[in-house]
Amino acid sequence: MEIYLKPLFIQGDFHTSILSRGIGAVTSSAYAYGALSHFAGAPAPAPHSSISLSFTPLRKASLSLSLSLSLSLSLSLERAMEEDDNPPIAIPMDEVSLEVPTEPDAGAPVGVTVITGYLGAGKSTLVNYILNAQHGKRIAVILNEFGEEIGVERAMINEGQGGALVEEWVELANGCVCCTVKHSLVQALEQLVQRKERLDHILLETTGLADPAPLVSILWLDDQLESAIKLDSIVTVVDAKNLELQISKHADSGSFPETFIQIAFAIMLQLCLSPRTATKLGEFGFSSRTSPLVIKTILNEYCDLVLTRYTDIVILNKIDLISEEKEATQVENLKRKIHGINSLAVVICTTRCQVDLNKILNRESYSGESNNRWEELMEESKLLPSSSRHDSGVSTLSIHRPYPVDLDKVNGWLEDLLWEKRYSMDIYRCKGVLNVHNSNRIHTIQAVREVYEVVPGREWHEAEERINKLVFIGRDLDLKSLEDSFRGCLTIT
Ligand SMILES: Nc1nc2c(ncn2[C@@H]2O[C@H](COP(=O)(O)OP(=O)(O)OP(=O)(O)O)[C@@H](O)[C@H]2O)c(=O)[nH]1
Repeated sequence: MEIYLKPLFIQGDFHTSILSRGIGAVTSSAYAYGALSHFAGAPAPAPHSSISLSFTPLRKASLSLSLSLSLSLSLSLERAMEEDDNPPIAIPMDEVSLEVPTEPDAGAPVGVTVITGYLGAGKSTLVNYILNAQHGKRIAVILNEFGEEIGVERAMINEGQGGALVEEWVELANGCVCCTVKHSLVQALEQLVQRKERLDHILLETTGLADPAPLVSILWLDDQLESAIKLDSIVTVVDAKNLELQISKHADSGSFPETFIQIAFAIMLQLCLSPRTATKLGEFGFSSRTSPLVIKTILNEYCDLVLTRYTDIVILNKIDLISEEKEATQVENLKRKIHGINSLAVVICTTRCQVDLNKILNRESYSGESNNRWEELMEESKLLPSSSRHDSGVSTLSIHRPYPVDLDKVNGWLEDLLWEKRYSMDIYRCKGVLNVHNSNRIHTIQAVREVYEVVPGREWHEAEERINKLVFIGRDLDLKSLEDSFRGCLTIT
C-alpha cells in the first residue's frame, strides 16, 4: 500500500490528510485508465473527453449533446473500458510518462513544484493527473484556495475513487495569504517533511486569482525549511481557449495581467533565490530579505523585464478546445504570444494536462548557474514605472440552498447566465456542488467562462448535509440576481 499525503489549505487553514491507495490498482479514474492502457501498448482515451466546444450560438445544440455524452462517459467509464464501445483517442507518445523518474537520494531535500495558472486553466486537473500517474512516488499536495471556496473544494474531492481515503485533518491558524498564513504554511511543510514515510515530492497549487509570490517566497525565506525542501520548478497552466482573451483584455487597461504575472513568475523566484542577485537588488533599493513583498514590488517595477525574458514551464492546456482545422496555426500563435511574454518559457501543449512527468518534476530549475543570466539581465535593466497589477473589479460570491434542484433547469439557468449573459455579469469561473433531485450522488458544476460541465460524483455521505453550494468569481457579480434566478431551479421553494 502506497501512501499519498494530501494536506489541504483552504482560506488560511492548512489541513493535512492522508490519501492512501494501492499503487497500480485499476481505479475508476480516467487518468489511471489512460496510463494503464498506454502501458499495455494501447492508445489512451482522453478522460472526460467532452465539452470541447467553443461557444457560438450555432453550437448550442451540439454542446447539449456533448454534455450528455460527458455525463454518460463520466458515469460509465469503467463500463466503457470493458465494452470498448467508445473509440479511444490517441495521446501523442511524448505527452505520456513512460519512464519512472529516478529515485531521489533519501537525505536529499524534497522538491517543491509550484503550480500556478489563471482561474480554471487546469491546475487541479494537473494535480490529479500527477497523483494518479503510475510513478510510484509519494507526493503531497498543498492547496491554496480563494475565500468563498471553503467547503466546495473539499466536497469535490472524490474520496472514494481509487480507494482514496481522507483520514486526518490538522487545522492550523487562519490568516491572509501574505502574512499570517506564512506561519501555517511553514508548519504544514514542516509536518510534511518530518513524517516517517519519506516524501518524494510536494506540489503547491496556488489559487487562480491569488498572487503566488508570497506563498513561494516562504520557500526561500524560511531558514527552518531551507535544508529539508527545495524549490524544484514553477509550472504555469494556461488555458489555450482563453489566453488570448486574458491577454487582450488587459492590453488597453493599463493593469498588469494576471496571466503575465503567472507566466513570468518563475523569473521572480530565480531572482530572489540567488544571494548574489539579491545584492544586486539592493542596488536598486530593495533588500534581499524584505518579506514576501519583495517579489511583488519587483513584479511591478520590472514587469517589462520579466515579460520579455526568462521563465520556467508553461503548460498550454485545453488544446482540445481549439478546432482541429485551426489547431496548428492557433497553437503557433499562442506559443508566439507566450514567448512574447517570456522568450525562454518551455511551452508544453496538453489536453487535460496529460504531460510527461519527466518534463515537469525534478527539473531542478533553481539550482545554481542559471542565476547568472539574471544578474546580466539586471545590469541591463532600467526601472519601469509601476502599474497596478490587481484585478480590483473582480469579486467572489457564493450561494447556498438546501433543497434539491432539477438538473434540466440548472442547465437552462447556466446557459442564461453564461451564454446569454442575461443578468449582465461577467463570470470568469463557477464551481460548486449540487443536490440533484432523485439522485444519491453529489453533482459538481465547473464553468470556465462559457464552457461548463455538470458531472455526477461520489454518493452523499449519510451525515452530510445535502446542500447546493456554488461559488462565482467574476466582474459585476450581483448576489440578488444569482440567488433569485437560482431559486427557479429548486424543486421545493
Ligand atoms: N475541455 C477541456 N477541459 C479541461 C481541460 N483541462 C481541464 N479542463 C476542465 O476545466 C475546468 C477547470 O479545471 P480545473 O483543473 O478545476 O482548473 P483550476 O485551474 O484548478 O481552477 P481554479 O482552481 O478555479 O483556478 C474543469 O471543468 C476541468 O474538467 C482540457 O484540457 N480540456
